[in-house]
Order: sequence, then structure tokens, then C-alpha cells
Amino acid sequence: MIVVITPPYRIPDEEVIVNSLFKNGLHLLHLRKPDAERVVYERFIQKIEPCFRERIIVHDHFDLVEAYGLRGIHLKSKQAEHFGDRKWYAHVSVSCHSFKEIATLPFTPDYVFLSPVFDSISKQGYKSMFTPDMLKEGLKKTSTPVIALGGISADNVTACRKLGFRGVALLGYLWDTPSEALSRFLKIFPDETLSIAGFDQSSGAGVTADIKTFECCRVYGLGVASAITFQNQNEYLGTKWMSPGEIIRQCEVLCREFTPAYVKIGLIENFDSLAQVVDYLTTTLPKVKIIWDPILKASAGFQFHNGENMETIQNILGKIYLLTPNRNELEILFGNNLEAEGLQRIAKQLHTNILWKGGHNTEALASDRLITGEEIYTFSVARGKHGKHGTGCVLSSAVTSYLTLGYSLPEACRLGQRYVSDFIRGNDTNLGIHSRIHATATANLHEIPLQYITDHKEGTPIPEQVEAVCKGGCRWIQLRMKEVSREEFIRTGNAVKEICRRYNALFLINDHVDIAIELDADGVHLGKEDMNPLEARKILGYSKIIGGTCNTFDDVAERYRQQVDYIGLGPFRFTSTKKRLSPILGLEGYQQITDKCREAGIHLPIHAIGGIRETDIRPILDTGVTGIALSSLLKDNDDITEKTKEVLLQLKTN
Ligand SMILES: Cc1ncc(COP(=O)(O)OP(=O)(O)O)c(N)n1
Ligand SMILES: Cc1ncsc1CCOP(=O)(O)O
Ligand SMILES: [Mg+2]
Repeated sequence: MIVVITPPYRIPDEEVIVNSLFKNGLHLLHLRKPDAERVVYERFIQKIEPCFRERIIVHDHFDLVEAYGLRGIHLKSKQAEHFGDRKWYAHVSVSCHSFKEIATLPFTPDYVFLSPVFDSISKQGYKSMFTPDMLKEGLKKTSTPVIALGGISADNVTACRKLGFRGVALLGYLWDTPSEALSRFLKIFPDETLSIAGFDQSSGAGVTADIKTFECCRVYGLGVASAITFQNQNEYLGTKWMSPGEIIRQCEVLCREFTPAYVKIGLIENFDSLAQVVDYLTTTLPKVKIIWDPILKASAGFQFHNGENMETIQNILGKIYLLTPNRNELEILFGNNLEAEGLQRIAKQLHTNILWKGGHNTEALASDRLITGEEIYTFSVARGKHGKHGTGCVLSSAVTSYLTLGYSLPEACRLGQRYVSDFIRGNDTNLGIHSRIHATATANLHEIPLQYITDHKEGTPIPEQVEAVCKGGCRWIQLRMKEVSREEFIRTGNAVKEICRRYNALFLINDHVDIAIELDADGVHLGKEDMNPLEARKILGYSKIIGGTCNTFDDVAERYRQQVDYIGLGPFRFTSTKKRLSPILGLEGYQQITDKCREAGIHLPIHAIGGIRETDIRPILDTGVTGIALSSLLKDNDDITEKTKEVLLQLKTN
């Protein structure tokens, strides 16, 4: 793990540097400003791109975690003594200065910082209190992941990894010359992870698919072939197995140079091979955690003769950290009719964890269940329409990547699921393209000044309205249908989506996250009575647009915290298109709010909405909003296309 700690005092443009570190693969930023007030923390967070905020861990002002959707909190060891809220946070880490302190913590944190490992770069006179032997011995006995802090630079990172540290924390090395922070960060080799799996010529599954996933998650991918399969995305023709000796020989050559913290095992000939490989790994890499994706189809060679293999598998599973089966594989392993509670008993008994793929399904959401000895978690995400070859491999290697990067098991499973969902939705063919996954859909919202919001019109069905505004040049549609059945919404949505794709227009859904998922729309618009945008973000990820309704500056500040991509601000004046209107804003209202946004450094696209007429457009834009959202002005015109053209002309010539 590579952790960056912010400089204790403000340095110019530190947020710009931190954003660049995130873009270049940083996953763990500790925001530490000793004695700084909440507002200092808040100003920093607001300048970090929303998609990176879930990588921030705060050392103070812990309520910011919920308000901004941050990753978690960091405690001093003294604070940890009296800390009762461990479960409440997705991430808790602790600072310690001795192995005794680590051993006596009242709970197991996600990791601890141990410092000063070397003489500090940033704190003059802060000398190391450890010899290499003390560190090696102490680390051997400690099961909590330990991060080396103090005097860490590119020169001693490899030594730290060899000593048994799970990662390093960078502070003085980066910040003593801020202009070089990024280039110094890039001198550090990223975390590595290993896949032991079959070779699939199409690279949709197996070791090459795993390595693509690792690299897209910014983890260096290592690979060992457990078999050469003969397959493409549509056909499986055969398998040439590697013997356990051949697999281990490949591992040996890697272990001369690398010490992966996590290893993923996929296709393997039988339980005996698996047992030998697992034994080798746990002996050579005593702290390794193994993820096993049990591929148990007949072609994988597994034989179940009256359960004679069951004893072997029970022994092996005790050494597996995470098992990622689907229902079929679970039934082969543990028998039929298993439910989450039964699996939890097995997980507890075998000291393992189970990620049950597709373990709980609703119509629109695909859900996986993580079953640990203590807890059962359900993660739901957009269900992909187009199944893909190798998604099981991609899921378990994405989870392995996020574990390697330092996410807790539930967070790694949640993010892994989101990765697969984005991967599946990335294209409409049987083989996915990993490099498309992290594209965000929000880059050009500032440049689309007109949003059309659909409404019922006798004699002009919604798809016809949408076609007409698109013909006139509108490139942003929000499908808003009140008081219709889900079926009707989806039927109309499918037609509208086709039109939007043809015109390259954005297609957003009003109110319903589940329908946006089902239709694979570009995003949703959420009002005060709809889902919290942070919750929607967890489901939709960053490749979808989330808009939020606001009526005051406080609403804008809250929506900004909640990571919306744009704001619908209104109503400008009375309109009968919407019931239960908020107070009318008028031009003065917009002016006050946009002024405050500027002062607060909030630069989100803002669309004015509500009762807007043609003559209002210029004065509204003069208040500083980026665009307008219209319904009746366009819909109620006899020639919708012509009216759209006129409105766009006004918007563009402003
Ligand atoms: C662009 C835009 N802004 C505001 C709204 C209103 O959303 P909401 O407050 O949820 O009200 P309904 O549209 O759901 O009635 C919007 N839809 N679009
Ligand atoms: C959805 C919505 N939210 C606030 S006003 C409004 C309706 C906008 O439609 P119109 O342009 O017809 O007033
Ligand atoms: Mg709504």
C-alpha cells in the first residue's frame, strides 16, 4: 500500500498536486492538519475531485466522512483506547510507536502506522527507534497490516516491503519539494498482485483477463499459468493442465523479486493441486491472503466421488481468505439449499469469507453477498444487460486489486462489483474492454446549455417530443413521467433512449435510480424527496451523471458535498408543470446564489428551471447560471423543433 499524508501546514496548490497524485494511482490520502479547524479540512476536500473523495481518510473532524462520502478516519493510539465506533466507519487506522502498542489496541484497525521507522525527513531530530532486526521480528508476530512511516523515500521502499511492512506512508519525501511531489511519487513501484489461472486465448477470462483488471485498478499484475485452455469467448475446446510442480516453479521465480500481499487463484486441476499450491504460497509468503475463485465445471477436472474430496477442501478452505463462488459452485462445494445464514456458519467454522456472486437478486439490481463470520453484507449495483465472457474472473481480480490497494474486505467487494458492472455496461459484446471503465460521463456538462424535461402532452407522445427537440439541436433530455407505471416508464424510456443515442444527446431519468439502471441511462436527476445522491453514487459509480434540485445556497452547498454533477436551481417563477413548488427565486434569487457559489469556490454547472419564458433567457444567464431546463416553453409550441432552435440561438449568442 502506498499512503500519502498531507503536509501539516498549507502549501500553495496542494489540492492540485493531490488531485494529480490521485489521477496517477494514489488510493490512500491521509488528510492531517494538526489543530486545524473544520473549515480548513472542508476547503481542502471541496477542491478534491468528487470521484477521489472516497480515497480520503481524515485525522480530525470525523463528521466530514458522512457529509462528503470520505473513506474513513485515523486515530492516535490514545484515541483508539476509548474508541467504540469501529463498526460505524468503513476505514479506521491508528498511529502507533511500538509493537506493544499495536498488540494492545482494543480492536483491529484496517492498518496501523508504525513510526519513526527511519530518521524523519520532515521532523528535525525525530530519530528512528528500531533496528532492522527489531522490525523484522515485530512484523512477523503482528497480524495487523503495518505501514512504515518516518523517513520513507523511494530509496527504502523495497527494503520496507522486504522487512514485512504491508506498505509505506510518504510525507516529507513528497512535500519538502512540492513541485516534485508527483515525479517522486511515480518513482515508487505500485503494489503488485498475482493471479494463478488458466490461459484463455481470447483474454476474456483467465490470467490475461485478471492482469488487465489489475492494471486498470492501478495494481501491477503478475501471472502464473495453471493451465493452457483452448477457448474463445464462445467455445471451450479443451485444457492442458500444469502440474503443481510447474505452477510452483513459476511462483518461485516471481517470489525471488516480489512479495504480493494477495494472490488470486482461478482454474486449477483438482483439490490436490490446489492444496499443494496453497501450501507453497502460505509457507513462502507467510502473510499472504488467498482469494480462490472456484471454477468447478466438469471441464475443470474436479471429481466428486461420493464426497471423497470434501475433507481435502475443508482443510484448504481454512487457508483461503476469500472464496468467490456463484450459486452453482456453492452447491457443489457445500450442498443444496444453502442460504446466507447457513453459509455464515460454514464461514465461521472454516475461518474464511465467502463472496456469493449473484447471491441476492432483484429485478433491476444485481446483488452480491459477502458472508463473513461476523456479518452478512449485500451489495447492489446496476445489472448489466449484455453478459460477458469471464465476468467471474474479472470480479474476483477486481476485489483482489482493491484489497491490495488497502480497502477493507466489504469495501473491496463493493468496489469490485462496481468495476464489473461498469465493465459489463462498457460495450454490447461478449468481450469487454477494461480501458473504457473509468471514463466519467460528466466532463462536458458546462457546455450543454439546454435540458429538455419531458411532460405529458395530449396528441404528442413523449418520444415524438424528444425527437423534435433533438432535431432542433437539444442534446440533454430528462425523462420525467409522473404517475405512470414502471412498465410504461420503461417502455417510453427505451424509445427515448434510442432517439438520444441517435442524436448523441444525454439521457437522464427523473427520480428513479433503479429505472436509470435498468435502462442504462446516462444518469438521474434527484430532488429532495428522492434518493440521497451519495447513496445513488454508491450504486451508479462515477460513470453516470447525478443531478440534484436546489432552492437555496445551503441546498447547493449540501448537494455539492453529496457529489452531484450539476444542479437544477429553481423555480424561477410559478409553473403548473410541477406540484409542491419551492419558493420562487426570480432573478435576484439566482444572482444571490450564484454570487455565493463563486465566493465558496463551487463551480458546478447550474441549470435554471421553472416557468422560464423566452425573454427570461438572457437575464437568467446574466446571473451566472450555466444553462436552463425547460418543459412547457418547448412542449407547448406548435413547432417544437423551431422553438428549440430559437432558444438555443439565444443561449449560444449570450
Ligand atoms: C434540472 C432539474 N431541476 C429540478 C428538477 C426538480 O426535481 P424534483 O425536485 O425531484 O421534482 P420532480 O421533477 O421530481 O417533480 C428537475 N426534475 N430537473
Ligand atoms: C420539474 C420542475 N422542477 C421545478 S420547476 C419544474 C418544471 C419545469 O417545467 P416548466 O419549464 O414547464 O416550468
Ligand atoms: Mg424528483
